[in-house]
Amino acid sequence: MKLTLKEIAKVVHAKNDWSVLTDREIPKIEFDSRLIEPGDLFLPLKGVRDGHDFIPTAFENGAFATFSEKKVEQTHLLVDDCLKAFQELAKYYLEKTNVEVIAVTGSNGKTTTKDMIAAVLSEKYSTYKTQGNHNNEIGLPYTVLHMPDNTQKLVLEMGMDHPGDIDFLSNLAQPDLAIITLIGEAHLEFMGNRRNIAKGKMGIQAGLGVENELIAPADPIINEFIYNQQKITRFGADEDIFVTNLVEHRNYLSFNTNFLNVTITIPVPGKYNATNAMLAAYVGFKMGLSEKEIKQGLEHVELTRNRTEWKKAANGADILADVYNANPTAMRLILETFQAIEKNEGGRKLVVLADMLELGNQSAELHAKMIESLNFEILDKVYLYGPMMKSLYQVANGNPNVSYFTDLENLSATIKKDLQPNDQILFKGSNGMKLFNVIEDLEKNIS
Ligand SMILES: N#Cc1c(NC(=O)c2cc(S(=O)(=O)N3CCOCC3)c(Cl)cc2Cl)sc2c1CCN(Cc1ccc(O)cc1)C2
Repeated sequence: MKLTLKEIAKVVHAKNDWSVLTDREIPKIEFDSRLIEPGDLFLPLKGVRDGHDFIPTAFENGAFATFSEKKVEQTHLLVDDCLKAFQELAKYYLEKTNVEVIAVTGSNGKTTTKDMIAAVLSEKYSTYKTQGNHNNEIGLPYTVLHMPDNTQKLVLEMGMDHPGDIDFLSNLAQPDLAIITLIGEAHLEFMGNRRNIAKGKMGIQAGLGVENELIAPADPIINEFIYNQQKITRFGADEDIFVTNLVEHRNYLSFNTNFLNVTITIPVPGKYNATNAMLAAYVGFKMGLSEKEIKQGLEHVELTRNRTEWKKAANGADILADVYNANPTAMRLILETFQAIEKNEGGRKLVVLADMLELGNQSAELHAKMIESLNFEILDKVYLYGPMMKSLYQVANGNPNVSYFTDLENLSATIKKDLQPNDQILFKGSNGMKLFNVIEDLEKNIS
């Protein structure tokens, strides 16, 4: 990141006297104190705990300064709202670096499409993209402020939990090109219905200049929400841009499009991926890449592993596996999301929580604190796994729907026995707890 502490203080209107601050460049900004390295700036956010509690830890890890909403003894930038300051700084940084921004949203496929667009543009430009699930009001500014110096193209994924989320992210990012992949295929969560999802996604017009372009599905559900005079390119059969000659092979696809003269091959199966790849090819085409560069970019795409997505158990039950960010806040957020989704007809809601690793001397307290995020009016069963989750089990006060496991085999066998076809089950915990082994087992065979 090419910003000095004094410049940052000025941009965020720090309330303390920043004229004494140095012109020293800040390597990066982190909100997880465990990621702080010497010279960094710490950003205390209100997660399950108030990030201000971790300012000492950040300085033990080498932080040079910290944002803060209250006076502290350490070198700090005093602001009213740390998150707002962070977002304001990201918006400033985008303007300062003048990087070209491509924004991608959609109910599913947005992560794959983001990965494919980045793969194509990387053939010609220095390109950076959203990492993991950093697609919300914290993750997007984090992505902006973590892009390498001299990045030319920035591919930003925009996630939506609530109405207005996308408008906010679009106003922050001011995209030069925007893509909406699909509308309302996933669970409706906090949005209510497909029309609201369409309206929410169309919020991507908020920061899109009228001289820029929106690429959107032919689905008429979005038509009533077009309010910007920008150019709109619709995709789908016989629309402005579309796939032709799609051939599905066991683990790759080949297809043509109506705007290129080459056959594209992508190293992934699934018809929907042809559409995602076609969108990426079109972005490359609009940004002046040759057909050869587009073809090569898509042939070498690296897809983000294990996206937070819905899977199916062999018996038909719905599995939500969230393998990202095993920290207390992420666990709370995914529990809120999971509990907000309606149960399947005649089905139950089950949750599997495994240890969050590397939480140091606060670990037992932070695991126990998850009790505040469990709504036993909604959840039918809670399975806890790992030595730290014992702290949560102990505060569950013998609730008959809460069980505790110390070994993976026993956990897996119990879930296989309990899980019913109409159930929904959430898995959340650090990768090191190997819950993906249980998930793979459920996907393969339930008996
Ligand atoms: N609450 C809390 C904590 C963290 N929360 C987060 O990193 C965090 C993650 C998320 S997130 O949901 O993971 N995420 C961020 C990126 O975009 C996608 C969504 C969010 Cl939205 C907000 C926060 Cl504040 S990280 C962290 C804690 C509390 C403990 N910390 C380590 C620690 C342990 C012991 C100590 O003595 C000192 C520090 C690490």
